[in-house]
Amino acid sequence: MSLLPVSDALERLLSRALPVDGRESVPLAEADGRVLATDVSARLTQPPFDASAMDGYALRSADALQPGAKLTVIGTSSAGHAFEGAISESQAVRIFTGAPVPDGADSVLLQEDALRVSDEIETTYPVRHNQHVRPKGQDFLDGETVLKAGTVLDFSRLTVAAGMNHATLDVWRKPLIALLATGDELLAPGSVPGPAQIIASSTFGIAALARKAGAQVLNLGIVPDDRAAISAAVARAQQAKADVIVTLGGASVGDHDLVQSTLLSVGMELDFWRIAMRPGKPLMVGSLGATHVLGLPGNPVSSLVCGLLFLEPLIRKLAALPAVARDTTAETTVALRANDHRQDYVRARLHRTASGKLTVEPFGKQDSSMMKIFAQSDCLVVRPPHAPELPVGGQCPIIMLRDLV
Ligand SMILES: Nc1nc2c(c(=O)[nH]1)N[C@H]1C(S)=C(S)[C@@H](COP(=O)(O)OP(=O)(O)OC[C@H]3O[C@@H](n4cnc5c(N)ncnc54)[C@H](O)[C@@H]3O)O[C@H]1N2
Ligand code: MOO
Repeated sequence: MSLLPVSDALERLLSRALPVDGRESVPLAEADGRVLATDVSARLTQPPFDASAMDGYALRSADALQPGAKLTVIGTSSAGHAFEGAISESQAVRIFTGAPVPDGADSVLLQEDALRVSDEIETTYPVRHNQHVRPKGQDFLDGETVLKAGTVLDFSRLTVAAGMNHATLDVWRKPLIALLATGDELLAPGSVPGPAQIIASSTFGIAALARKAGAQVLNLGIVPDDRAAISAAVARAQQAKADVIVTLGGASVGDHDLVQSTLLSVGMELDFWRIAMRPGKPLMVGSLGATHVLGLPGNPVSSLVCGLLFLEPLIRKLAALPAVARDTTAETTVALRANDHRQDYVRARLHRTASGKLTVEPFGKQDSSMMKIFAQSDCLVVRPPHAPELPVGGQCPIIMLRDLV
């Protein structure tokens, strides 16, 4: 049986995936992580007036080029409350950060550089023209395009969007991922399992991964190993206009592995099945009309590894988000044996030494049903097909599962 190399499989999957069409307007508070569908221009000029950058005194620099100048304080300008008049020769206005600089003034003297007695100040430091003044429009001008379509919104971009006076933003809609777990043995968490039953777990990991990747998730629940039930769930996914149908389990060759044959019977076009990887060999990819179909293997670690390697990049491409770079290298603390023809993703712990070096320690047992070890892992060590033995201290490629704390 020939197995497709991982890189070919990913390329084939992504080559057919186009960013979803369809945009929506979302309030700023819900826009973090979303992708702008349009350019965003300023609806006002910022700052809207020449503003003070410091607490101090607004004055004419010509009056105070040298220390020792004496000026009369004729009023106050604070943020939100402008001084209405204008200042003339030898006059100053008490001013606070963010307040409009009064007409006639061109500079601000720090209050630390003034001696004040009653309504008089004496300067103790030379004043330069325009010092501590933020000119009107220094940040952006009314009508200026600040954020381009395709920008991924985050904390700094949301801030400038709000500053430009946008309460909502037009973003691309999230791809919709319909998720269904198959298997007569499966029960929802919190149930009391019978003698041959287990808890359906990977749904929760895949849903979390999909949401984090930028998708909206429609959970179709647990479906028995029954063609009619699987077809009905697939029909629900199609009615909901899912961009991707993700199945969990039933992907292999057993008598109860009905996912592929059922999908074929309702019109799925099979792109490929079975990948040269461990875990995750039975991964299946196809399309049902415009809907992508991803059949993930049932073993929880296999589902999650395939989710990370295939579903996340697919979602990000559909969502017009850039790919996540999770790969780096680390030094192995254990000799790694020579690999066979399947690319291996070895669950491992990662350490950072005092000198900042990353070292990796694979778990001894790697069965793809073992959720506990996967939860304790920080990374996957990638062992390419036919990789030779790697001695202790050798550098190996790794995929980070989460940030190292
Ligand atoms: N004769 C062969 N048998 C198997 C092969 C093969 O090539 N030839 N491949 C093996 C590999 S590798 C994998 S991986 C599994 C995957 O098979 P399926 O996708 O058909 O998965 P199931 O049989 O449905 O389930 C496998 C295992 O995982 C449990 N499971 C299923 N769904 C869930 C879920 N949502 N949450 C938690 N656990 C789940 C299920 O109870 C089984 O224990 O096939 C090998 N067999
Ligand atoms: O490929 Mo399976 O996922 O080895 O257990």
